[in-house]
Amino acid sequence: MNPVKALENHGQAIWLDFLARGFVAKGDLKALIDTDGVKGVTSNPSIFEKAIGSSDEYDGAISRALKAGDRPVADLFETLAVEDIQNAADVLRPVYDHLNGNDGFVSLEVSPYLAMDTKGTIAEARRLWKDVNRQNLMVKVPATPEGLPAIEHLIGEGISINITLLFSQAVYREVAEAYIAGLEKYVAEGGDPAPVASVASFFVSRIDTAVDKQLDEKIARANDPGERERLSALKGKVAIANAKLAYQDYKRLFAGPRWEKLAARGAKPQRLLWASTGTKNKDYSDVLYVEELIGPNTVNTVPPATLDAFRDHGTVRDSLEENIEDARRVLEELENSGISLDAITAELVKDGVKLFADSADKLYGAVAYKRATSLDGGIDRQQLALGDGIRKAVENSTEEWRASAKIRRLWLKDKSVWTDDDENKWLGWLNSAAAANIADYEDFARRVKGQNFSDAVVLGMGGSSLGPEVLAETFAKKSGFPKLHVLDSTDPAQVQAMEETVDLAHTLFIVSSKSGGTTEPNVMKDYFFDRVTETIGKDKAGHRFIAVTDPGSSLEKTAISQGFARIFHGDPTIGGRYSVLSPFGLVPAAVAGIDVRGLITHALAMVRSCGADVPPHENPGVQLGLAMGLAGLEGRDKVTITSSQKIADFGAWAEQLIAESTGKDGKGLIPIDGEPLGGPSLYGDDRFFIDIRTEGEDDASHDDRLKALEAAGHPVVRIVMKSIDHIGQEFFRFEMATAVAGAILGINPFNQPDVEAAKIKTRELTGAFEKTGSLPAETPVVSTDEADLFTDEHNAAELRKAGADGTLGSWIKAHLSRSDSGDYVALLAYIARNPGTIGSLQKMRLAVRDTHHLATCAEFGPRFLHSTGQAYKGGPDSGLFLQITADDAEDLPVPGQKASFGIIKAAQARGDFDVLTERGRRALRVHLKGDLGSGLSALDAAIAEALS
Ligand SMILES: O=C(CO)[C@@H](O)[C@H](O)[C@H](O)[C@H](O)COP(=O)(O)O
Ligand SMILES: O=C[C@H](O)COP(=O)(O)O
Repeated sequence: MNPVKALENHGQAIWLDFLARGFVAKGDLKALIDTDGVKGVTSNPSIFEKAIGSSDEYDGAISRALKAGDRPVADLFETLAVEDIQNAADVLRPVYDHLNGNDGFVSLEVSPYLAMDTKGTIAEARRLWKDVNRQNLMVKVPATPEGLPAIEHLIGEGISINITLLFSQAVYREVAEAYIAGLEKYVAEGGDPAPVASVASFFVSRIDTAVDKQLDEKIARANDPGERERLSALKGKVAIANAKLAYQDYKRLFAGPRWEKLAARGAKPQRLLWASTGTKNKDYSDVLYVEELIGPNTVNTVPPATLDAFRDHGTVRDSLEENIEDARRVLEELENSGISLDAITAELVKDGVKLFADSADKLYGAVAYKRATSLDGGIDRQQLALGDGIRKAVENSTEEWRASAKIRRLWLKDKSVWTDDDENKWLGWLNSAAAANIADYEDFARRVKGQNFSDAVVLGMGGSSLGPEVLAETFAKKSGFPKLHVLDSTDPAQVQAMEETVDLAHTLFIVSSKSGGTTEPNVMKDYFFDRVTETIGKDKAGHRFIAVTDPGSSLEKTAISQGFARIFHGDPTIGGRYSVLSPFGLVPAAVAGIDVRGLITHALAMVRSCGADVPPHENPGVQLGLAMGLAGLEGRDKVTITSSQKIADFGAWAEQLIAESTGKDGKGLIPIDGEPLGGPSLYGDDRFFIDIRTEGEDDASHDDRLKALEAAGHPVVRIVMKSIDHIGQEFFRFEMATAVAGAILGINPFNQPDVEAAKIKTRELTGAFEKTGSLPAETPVVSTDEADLFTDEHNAAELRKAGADGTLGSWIKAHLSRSDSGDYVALLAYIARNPGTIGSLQKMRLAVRDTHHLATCAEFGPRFLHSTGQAYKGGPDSGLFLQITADDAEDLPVPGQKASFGIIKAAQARGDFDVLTERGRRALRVHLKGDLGSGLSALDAAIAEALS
């Protein structure tokens, strides 16, 4: 007789420790049931990893599943696994029926990531039980300390459970107790225990592998031949002895009055199942762990090779209860030889969890890859060309992040991923796209459309304005909707220019401030509220304003008292710079008629790609973040972003995110936006390039430059968006990458200590103005025809030492001469931002870059204070700052307060400058005299002279 089939005559059920889609579909499982009497199937993460991860057998199913809608990687895997388990369960159903529900089971394991999480295990086991929806399913739960209460709980709900990763007799007794206690509870609550089944999967071969290793070490050290012989005799014996003794416990535990009471109600004993029964040591028989463990009411789950071997040459005898005293002696001798089986089994549980988690990582990585490929362009492409050094560092960190489950911990809001500060309180952005109330935005958009607004203006700063600005610059005006503008300045000319651009009587103002307490949005609101009141009357003015703010803010109170048309609440667990996929970006999008549903749908595709279930090597946000962070640690801390024409403004948003998040504690990344690419000789080795464009925006000369930079050893990341509609993907990719880079840099990416410092200084200055009617006097270090120059004593002394005398050019020259390789030069201009002034600053910065080969920034105040300003003050001390201020041609009053826009802007510039110099930064302020145009030309000429 077929020895496998013969096992049933000895009361042992043979199960197959293997599963794959084709294997069931082609009838192979059915054949084994018929020929070998196979009565069950077990699966585990390693088995699924081999089936799904290492073959293309599932590719068609993955594509089909995704056609019904994109979904997270874990869901995608689960869909496949549940189908496989259902198919196997259906093939085994006749066995189950024939044996009256006593056998014919298929097992599906809960995620190994939950092995230390009782609640998570219970929830997932319940879900799997419901989703598979087959009576002959067993859900597998590990015998970890956290798994044990889950087992009792689940059995108590009538769910059949296979307890896995069981190595020790003591833990086995706890498992049996959990089963019995669970059944008692189930019965007490009126449940019928008859259909509830359970097996305790006692692992065998792994014990020998671990014990033999320790025995071999002792044998190698033993001098006495007798001792060596005694130790050698234990090799390959311990696992079987351990299992045999567990079986003796089984007989005792499932007998006696307590058990009989349950049995009388129809309860089935929890059978011992021998798992890990494939032989690992080639010196042992390949059927060792089958032949030696045959006994009634047991199960042995074997891999296909062991099944084939046993069918070929297995012999069957009642071995399980042979020589029980020998088994005890083997374990005693092991203990006497100084090897602790308890310690080994405790380690094996931990290792087992880790091995399954490793398999799950591989499996999820493979599914993530297949998902991305199947979505075919649905996910924007990202290619990292990092050069050997950074590539290796990224590979090492990728493995470190995987092994320490950092991406899952990040999603679980574990602040120890960063600095253990308060990072856990600032992670609302992870879920903001999923939480968006799309129907409400759509409804609001319809209302806006109905009102025939010509314009809509966002009044906000930094995080509250730069996301909307990207949307305003990237998307064309939608017919029937207002044109979206953003005002983020206290410069009187810029405020005035906005007023002239829009039709006040038909403009909707979106006042955006998370805190509600930021000076700029408040004064901009005061100004425009006054102007709208003058234009359409006091009663109607409020109808032209909406607020986006966090609940309970002072802005909310003002909005209520001034009768704003609508208040949208932000999420207080999202910092401004991470808020674009929350109401701070989505309200302006809806107002402008941008398809919010589409924006969110695309963003969610990237959220899924960066999910907790996507291991670091396949996770685009993690990969980009590791690359940015590790390059930064190696001195390539100037993240140089080139954005193509269609998404030209993206860099301004990314800049605020990267700079404000990472630039602190003397560390950080300095984003460089708006520098057109030059040849390799123009750059130092402090650069990290990110090129982002939409598909089809090809620019051969730009591409050649990128290639040349890559060839010259600069790290280059290329991101190609399918279209501008994918902008949400990039918002999320960069948010995740920045959070990850922050972890690598060892900072809290969610605070902004140095932005606060400048705000305090500014408040002191405007406070003084309110009291005295003027800002505190200041004395220039030098006054020329074109400009007054200011700096602190230390900087002035250094500059004089470097040759600064009575001319503007000499001071600029001295200032630039203080730079070193790896430094950056930032022009910080508190002037109106418009194409003309942008052009002037660009010319100056490029002259500096092309001569000194330094990274350059061209920023406008006060907007950069809420963006890169944090890194300039708190980041690495590699910045050389040239602050530019000017006389305002015309000032504008702010209703209800003494300080005008011009005064506030001046106070902001001085507050900013004071903090820079207090921090010992190299800073020089040039206050241009006369009209702005000639002032800028004079400065340009002075810079040119200084560089010549
Ligand atoms: O736990 C069960 C069955 O309940 C099995 O699927 C179990 O996971 C496997 O037998 C083992 O993982 C296989 O272990 P090994 O042969 O790799 O040591
Ligand atoms: O980036 C955020 C800015 O500092 C503005 O803050 P806020 O939204 O609280 O006004």
